[in-house]
Amino acid sequence: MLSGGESVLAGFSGGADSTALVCALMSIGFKVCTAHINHGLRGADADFDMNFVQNFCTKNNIKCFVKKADVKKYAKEKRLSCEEAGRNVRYSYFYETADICGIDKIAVAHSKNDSVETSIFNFIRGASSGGLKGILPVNGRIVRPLIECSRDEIEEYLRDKNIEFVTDKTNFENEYSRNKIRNIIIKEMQKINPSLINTVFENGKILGEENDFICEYTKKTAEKCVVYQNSEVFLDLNKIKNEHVTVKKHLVIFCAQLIINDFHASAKFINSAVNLTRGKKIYLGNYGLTISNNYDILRFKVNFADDNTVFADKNGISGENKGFEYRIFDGNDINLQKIFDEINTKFDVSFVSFDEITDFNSASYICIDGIDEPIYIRNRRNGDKISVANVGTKKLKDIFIDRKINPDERDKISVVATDDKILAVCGFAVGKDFFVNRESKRILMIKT
Ligand SMILES: Nc1ncnc2c1ncn2[C@@H]1O[C@H](COP(=O)(O)OP(=O)(O)OP(=O)(O)O)[C@@H](O)[C@H]1O
Repeated sequence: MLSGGESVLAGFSGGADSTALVCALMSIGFKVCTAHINHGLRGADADFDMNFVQNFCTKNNIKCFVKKADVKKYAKEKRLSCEEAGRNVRYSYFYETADICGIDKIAVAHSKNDSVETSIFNFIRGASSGGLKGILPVNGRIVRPLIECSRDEIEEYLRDKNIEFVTDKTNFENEYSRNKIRNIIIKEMQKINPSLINTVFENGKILGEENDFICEYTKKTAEKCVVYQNSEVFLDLNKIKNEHVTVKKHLVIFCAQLIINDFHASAKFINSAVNLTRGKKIYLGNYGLTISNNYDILRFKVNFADDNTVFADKNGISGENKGFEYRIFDGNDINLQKIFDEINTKFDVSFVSFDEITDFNSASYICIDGIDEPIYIRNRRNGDKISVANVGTKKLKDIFIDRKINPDERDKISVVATDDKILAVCGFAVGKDFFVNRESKRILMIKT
């Protein structure tokens, strides 16, 4: 992880873990610099933490790099959750600082508990062994020296040495899944297995090794049976007839990952792909992925199926209104212009033909064929649900929680709905019955 004499830049938030990290590294003789990001998200609390970090470093004669960032703005621009945006900003700053200063390694203070929380979070979301292995101790220049230490041990160390640190109050709020896992789920699980943290952590290591092995084997096997061509991937099933089904499943994931960043699918979907018979195809809505079997060659394609079916959009959202509702369609052949004039200042809504669509990411496209009742653009309401391809009915609340959208932001998101059905959540999902395809006669385009 770290060799004697290497210089280290520690990500220092001021919290217990990173304070212990900085102290521990110094105590065993490493030359440490620190970097702190003020995400600008927690007002005075964030300024307090920044001051704490700066004072701590001054007192201990540590070089400290600080950056104030507008993470909210960055998240909006990049269409990311604030958590993801914060992470991007943090790591870019760490790399940038380490490069400028010629620092060898970047240390962050993830603990054993963080790793276990990640495994459990991924398990809940249906991850396979790759997602259950937890947080990597070393990932390129990033090292995690405290990964084998539990949170209790870290706190004990700080208490023993009488070291002060700051506490992020938002860690105790249970709105986000991550905190719910930490503050509620793990505590309940520990009632059944008091050494849960160690058990899951050690198990994660074994799963990680198994996963590394199978991934390596899959990569080697892919050399003889996978072809990437014009943004499509082809997997020759005849060449892997004798492989174990686990290898076949990993090959399906491998192929999808060649064309989709951060691809994850349910075990059920991967099974269906492996067992796809000739002439059949399956779709994965949230990625717009089609897998078809043409004479025992699996073909992986994004966005357009053979019949040009599109399954979902992924564009971001904005919108200034809280508590809004606009009727955009009255169920008949209406004078769209009249209605749209009223709302076009807020939303860009129009009918388009399939051929006019060039970029499925820049707007939501909804097929409203067969709908003869009024359609509204409105904000979310309690109990709203949408029927998502391959997933089934999903609460909007759960979609927003999964995507880590703050409750405040959720009210600004546009929902397209009739009186009793959600057709789309702009920027997040199109209901499975409202995907557009070449046959669609009435396609609503909504830019929010
Ligand atoms: N504001 C910050 N400034 C500097 N370093 C930070 C800051 N926040 C977090 N870090 C560093 O990143 C580590 C992980 O932080 P945290 O667990 O909050 O992030 P995460 O989003 O769960 O993890 P990751 O950033 O690896 O995805 C901390 O222990 C610390 O070393």
